[in-house]
Amino acid sequence: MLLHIPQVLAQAEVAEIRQALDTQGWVDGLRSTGPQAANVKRNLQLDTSSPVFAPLSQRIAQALQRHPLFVSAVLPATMLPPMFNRYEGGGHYGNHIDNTIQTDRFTGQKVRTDVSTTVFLNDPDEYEGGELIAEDSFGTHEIKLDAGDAIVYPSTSLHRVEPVTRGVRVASFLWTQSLVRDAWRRSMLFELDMTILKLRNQFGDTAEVVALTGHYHKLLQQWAET
Ligand SMILES: O=C(O)CCC(=O)C(=O)O
Ligand SMILES: [Fe+2]
Repeated sequence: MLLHIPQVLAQAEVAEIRQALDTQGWVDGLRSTGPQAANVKRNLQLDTSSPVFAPLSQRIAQALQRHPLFVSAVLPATMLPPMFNRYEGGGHYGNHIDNTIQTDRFTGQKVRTDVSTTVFLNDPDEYEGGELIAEDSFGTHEIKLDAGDAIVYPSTSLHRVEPVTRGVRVASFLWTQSLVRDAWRRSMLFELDMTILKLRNQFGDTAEVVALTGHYHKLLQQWAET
């Protein structure tokens, strides 16, 4: 399941983050990449030792963890620190699959990457190209969202970023280990949760809504790994 999560960041927050990012510490994205992806990757990334990295990264992580749609769809267990990338002058990232096991560079913890996220930090009219193209079981999807919006997709999906031929595309990207490793189970839990929410809004906490909520938690109890 690919899910568009609107307004993770308000416009004012995007502007502040962009301003902090515009000035500091971009390095070649190849530094943090394995040999296969390195063949197809041409972009810049914010150096994780830059003084602006930690506060900006924490801001993105907190905004996502506060967003009810992100929490319901991703069921986060452990999140790797959000990173920042920048594509311009034909910069792109060809087809690849993200590494399944990644090490948190600050804690040394090994994290299984179940869900990939991109938070867009430019509006679509600020640049040409730069679409995130991701495949899932239903086909190929082209994603280019408003600044402050995010897309989440299974980390097992083949994906790429098209060349940016005008302007600059800046984004934050990150990986999360989910409580529920299986993408199909996560998507079923998400649909059930959203339906229960609508029923609660329509009918209140009727006995049936409480029973369905119990069913949701029983499934989570069966499927969650902590
Ligand atoms: O820039 C993006 O939207 C995705 C970046 C990406 O796929 C990666 O860094 O692995
Ligand atoms: Fe990727």
